[in-house]
Amino acid sequence: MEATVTLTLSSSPAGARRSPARPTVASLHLRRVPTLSFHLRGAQGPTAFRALSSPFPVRSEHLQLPSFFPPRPISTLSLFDRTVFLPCYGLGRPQGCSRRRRSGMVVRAEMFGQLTTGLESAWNKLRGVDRLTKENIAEPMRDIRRALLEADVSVPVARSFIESVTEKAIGTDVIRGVQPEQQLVKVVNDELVQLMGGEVSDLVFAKTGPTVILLAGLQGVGKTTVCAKLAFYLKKMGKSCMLVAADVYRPAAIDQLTILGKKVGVPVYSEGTEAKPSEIAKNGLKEAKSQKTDVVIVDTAGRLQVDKAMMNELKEVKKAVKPTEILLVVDAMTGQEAAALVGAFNVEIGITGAILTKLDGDSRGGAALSIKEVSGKPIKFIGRGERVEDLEPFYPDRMAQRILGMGDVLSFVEQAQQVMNQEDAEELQKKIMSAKFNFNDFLKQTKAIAQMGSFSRIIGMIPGMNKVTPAQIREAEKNVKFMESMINVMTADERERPELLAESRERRRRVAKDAGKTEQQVSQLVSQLFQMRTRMQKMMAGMQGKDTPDMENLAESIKAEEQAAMATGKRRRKYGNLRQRDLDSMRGYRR
Ligand SMILES: Nc1nc2c(ncn2[C@@H]2O[C@H](COP(=O)(O)OP(=O)(O)OP(=O)(O)O)[C@@H](O)[C@H]2O)c(=O)[nH]1
Repeated sequence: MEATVTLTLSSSPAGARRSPARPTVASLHLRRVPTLSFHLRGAQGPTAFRALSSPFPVRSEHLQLPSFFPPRPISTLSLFDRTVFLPCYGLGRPQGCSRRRRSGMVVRAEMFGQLTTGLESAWNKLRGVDRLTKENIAEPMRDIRRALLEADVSVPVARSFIESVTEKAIGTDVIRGVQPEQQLVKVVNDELVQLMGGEVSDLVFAKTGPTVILLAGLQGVGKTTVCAKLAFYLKKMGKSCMLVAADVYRPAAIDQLTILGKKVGVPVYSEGTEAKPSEIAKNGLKEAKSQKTDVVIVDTAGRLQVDKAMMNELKEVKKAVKPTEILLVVDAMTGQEAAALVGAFNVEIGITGAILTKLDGDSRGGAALSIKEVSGKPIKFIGRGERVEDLEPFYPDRMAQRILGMGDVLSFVEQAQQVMNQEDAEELQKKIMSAKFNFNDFLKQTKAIAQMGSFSRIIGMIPGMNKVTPAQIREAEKNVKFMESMINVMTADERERPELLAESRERRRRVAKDAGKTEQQVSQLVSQLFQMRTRMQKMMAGMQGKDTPDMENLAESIKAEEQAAMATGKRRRKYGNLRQRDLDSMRGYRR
């Protein structure tokens, strides 16, 4: 289903009253997401969303982003029909982050991290000015230029970007209630989107017969892996695929492709290493036609550098199979060289686009920013990991949001939808509403999150979470593993009904012994589950409109509950570390 929905992020009514200058946050486009509205609850405190208060136009009211975020690090993304609770337990408080930031010690966990930091210093220099002028944006512009060059964007691209931003920023009328720095964020955002190609560039399919995708690229950039990733992606779209092994110089490449083909469940056509690549490709296409395959993906040999033999061979393959798409696979870590390479291949053989791999290992982002501008060819996909699932269409607008530290909510939503099936989501929703969320549900959630990729990758998609340090991410991962180790030794009954553990010290002692943990740690886990129940139930009620979610009140009530829950010594002795309110909620459940 293809639907384009405009979302508006806005602060809660209470937040808007307190800070009328920034009620509107951003508008984003939602594609291929069948759900029309969703709510986002993030962690990390109000300051984390500062970057979001840029002057994007208000279009509709599908998304309400409260200006307050729970002081406790629960991150909840809830679509009306799907809910994902991010197990970010143990992530640090925002104060910790800002302290580090002031001392310049923040380590970014995500791609474009370096550029995001550089841009932030540019906005900071505009604090206190009442309008953008040629004089007062000169220094921020120098910062932006430096940030682009450090991100490995080529000098001419950086220069024309700065010229264009300067011209537009000075020419922008002052908008009431919008800070000049926010105005500049908006101009930079628009220019970044343009720089990266503006619109998303979809794959083109042949009108009749199989679509042929020819993959080219230097050695080791990830072509063979991309073959499998693309096949996996296309299969999810309902297309049948065949892989053709036309890399005859590296014998292991054929085996690698065969193994990957098996993994994603698509046939691999090969003729060993003796035949000519153009012949193999031609015969592969014939075979695909006879099997009525929708898409044929041809893997070709890579060389250490661009040479005549390589280009000639590609030209022959091109002539033999007349591809619908010729995609050059380039390694993001090679920065502006990748952009130059796309240009060179385009001149030589005429390509239709690029696939940028290994973005997960690149914190600079120069290649993503330069390819379109340097070569005139769009990036069609990005690879962000070694797994077959780690290929995504390239959305210039989402990338720009990420560069500006706004996260990528839409990619997060799409990926969450892929790992959560509808029935599970509905079941979970029911359980949350009736306060029956149990340890099995917790495990299901952590499994779904793990399927979406690494913690650092997921967290990078959530607005405001880009300031989470790798150490905090590692800590969160460790916490989840720690919790899982205790859940794994529980009996099926205990997982299903955590009340059994709350009621019985014996059971908690047994779990502690079997998991090699202390009784206090097991008690804490049980206590955390009851706290989660209460919060999730409140949030879900709010999201479903049963009770308008005033996040500030929720935070207050959580705080009050926590204070009230300081168990008396007597209760503590009786129930280990279980808190009063957990016991209360447990009783409520039994009633
Ligand atoms: N981290 C990361 N690694 C990747 C990505 N794509 C590919 N790789 C890894 O890069 C290495 C090389 O990938 P291949 O697919 O063998 O590269 P190739 O271009 O086919 O190599 P040749 O056939 O020698 O030209 C493998 O270890 C892949 O797992 C990515 O997006 N991220």
